Amino acid sequence: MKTLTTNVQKGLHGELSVPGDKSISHRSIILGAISSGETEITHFLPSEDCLTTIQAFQDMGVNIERQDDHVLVHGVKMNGLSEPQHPLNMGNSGTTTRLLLGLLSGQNFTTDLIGDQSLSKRPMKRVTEPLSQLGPEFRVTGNGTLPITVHGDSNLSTVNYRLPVASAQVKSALILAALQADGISTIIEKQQTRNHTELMLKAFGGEIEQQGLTIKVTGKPNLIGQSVTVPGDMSSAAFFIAAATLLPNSEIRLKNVGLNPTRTGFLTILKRMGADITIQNETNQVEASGDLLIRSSVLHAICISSEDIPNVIDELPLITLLATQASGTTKITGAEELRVKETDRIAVVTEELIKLGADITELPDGMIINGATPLNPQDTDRVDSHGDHRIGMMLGVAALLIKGELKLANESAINISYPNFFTDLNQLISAKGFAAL
Ligand SMILES: O=C(O)C1=C[C@@H](OP(=O)(O)O)[C@@H](O)[C@H](O)C1
Ligand SMILES: C=C(OP(=O)(O)O)C(=O)O
Repeated sequence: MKTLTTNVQKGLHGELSVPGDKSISHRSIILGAISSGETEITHFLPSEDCLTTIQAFQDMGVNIERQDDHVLVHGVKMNGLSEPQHPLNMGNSGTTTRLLLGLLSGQNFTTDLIGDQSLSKRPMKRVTEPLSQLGPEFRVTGNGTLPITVHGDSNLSTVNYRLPVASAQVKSALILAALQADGISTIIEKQQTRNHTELMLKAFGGEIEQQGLTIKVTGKPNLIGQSVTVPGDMSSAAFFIAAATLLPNSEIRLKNVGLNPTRTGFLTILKRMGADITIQNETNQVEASGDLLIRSSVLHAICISSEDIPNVIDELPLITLLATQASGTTKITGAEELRVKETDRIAVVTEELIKLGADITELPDGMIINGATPLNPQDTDRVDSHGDHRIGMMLGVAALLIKGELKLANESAINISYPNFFTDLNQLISAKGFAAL
């Protein structure tokens, strides 16, 4: 149980570099492992989910050295992975599981994948069904969830598949399988989702083309290890962007945050709500990045619908909190995917913010939020992450606004994506005066 910092009146100040992007960190290990030569990764995210990916590849015989956020992967090429001696433990990581299901589809061995309680409830048929079309066989439990056994097929056929769900994980699983087939595969997205796999694959020498929602991948490329610098994670930066926006007298700068256009929906939505965010020092290597300057502002309600969702999928719990502080009625729809994340994020966000006095009604695919409501504990001084890192950190931001005491149960969930979250937050709380900008 963690006692949260509450009643912050002087706002947030100073500057901070947020940890590396989780999606890009996972992919740097995967592509590094299946390339020839060495891949050197700088500003890797050393959180539980990304360490799960490292461990899985070490269990398949890949030599990976790590010192804090610096990682060296000694690539073994596509055919150099070896059969693990025990089930691969996916922990809490949906990304590791789904991307590995794609990669293991073309391997000449059998692998068992297991995961924690939360991950073992999440849907995996969305990847095993399309992947089966290429040739591998999957033994999946009745509900289409982990544990799963993959009988890889080293002779994969190409695939032509239209995704029924907007998911970068499903898309990436298919790309990783298609890389092992002879010929060109076509994958058509339902909506544009984060394209980190495509960008990194190109940088490693792969042949992949995107036109609109259609992606064409050429199999059997000669991938060569690269130096990867991981930009700061927009989904982690989002917590400080929200806190600085909500707390009067704040002015912070977040340095080197990833600005890939498939990940900046949170900035767009916040600006639509009236937030004061300026981008500075933008650069574009493989991935775009830049600094963000955020000042407090007064927010108003907006409507968020299905076309907005893929680009802000992980920030929606936080957007719900922001909406409780915005004047008017915010409606979020088309977000049914939130129900199959680490928790049912529609139900859990509603339950926890109502404990603080928010006015939120659940919809099957979203929420209606009436604002602005002062947040204060109603009948309990305890909120709960329910084991979901993003819920835990969102509640850490909510606490800054309340008077009185608030405790967070299951706070260790934040280690999944941001082990130093509370240390970094406290740094911005205790920084004196305005940032030297
Ligand atoms: O590909 C990725 O790295 C991710 C894709 C998203 O999941 P879906 O593909 O299930 O939408 C996102 O929620 C997750 O945090 C990371
Ligand atoms: C949904 C998330 O991750 P994953 O699917 O990798 O568990 C997340 O980080 O919010």
